[in-house]
Amino acid sequence: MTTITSNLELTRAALTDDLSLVPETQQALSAETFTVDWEARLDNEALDALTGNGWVVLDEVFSPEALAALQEESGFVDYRAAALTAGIQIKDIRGDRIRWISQDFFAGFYYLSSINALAALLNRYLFAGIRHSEAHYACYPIGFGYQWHSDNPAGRDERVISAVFYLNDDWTDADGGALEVVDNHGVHHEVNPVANRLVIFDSNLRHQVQTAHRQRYSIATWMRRDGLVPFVNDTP
Ligand SMILES: O=C(O)CCC(=O)C(=O)O
Ligand SMILES: [Fe+2]
Repeated sequence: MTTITSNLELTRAALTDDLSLVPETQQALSAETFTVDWEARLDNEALDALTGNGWVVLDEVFSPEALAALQEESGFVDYRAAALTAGIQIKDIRGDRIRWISQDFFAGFYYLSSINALAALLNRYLFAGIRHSEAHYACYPIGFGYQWHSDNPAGRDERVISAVFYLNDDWTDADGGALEVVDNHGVHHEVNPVANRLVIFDSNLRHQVQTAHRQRYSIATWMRRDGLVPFVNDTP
């Protein structure tokens, strides 16, 4: 069992240079913890789904340690503990929260590095032209979703590929909050936001998040063709 530390403690730790304040579970993290054999995961079938249908779902993406660290950092674990111990209304604990991932994050930053390795592969395989990735932790409170949209506002095309990583243990249909995607052929799909699942899709596809009946945690990620800093290293 991975030791769970409080999210607040972790956030404070992320802002300090004093390693003694950084929880040991986070100190032990390294980029290696987040290594994914993207080449194996993006086999021909997955690539065909992405290019043909416009989207693909990958399950059991990261190691259990990496997943736990991301859950910890997102506050998912915190929320569970708070709901169990204090019996406080969940919506009173957190509102709609978004936190952009920067170098100040431990797990999130390694996650983004791994996503950049995926982006480099998409550049090689699909000439995707990705130069930069961005991601934020997101938390949908009970009763909230996200209406139909594409990730590129009208007239824009900087976002090439969207990828949403989910952090929710034990999510069931009754919890709502499915991601609904309309694929390249006009077919609707519903995907539950279950832990360790990564949904990768063309940023121009229309999608929505159905109303969540349970607090819903994710990392919304975009691979972009612009970027002041070419973040993606294209050399294999
Ligand atoms: O969390 C999801 O399933 C999708 C989120 C989304 O569409 C977005 O943030 O643009
Ligand atoms: Fe979206």
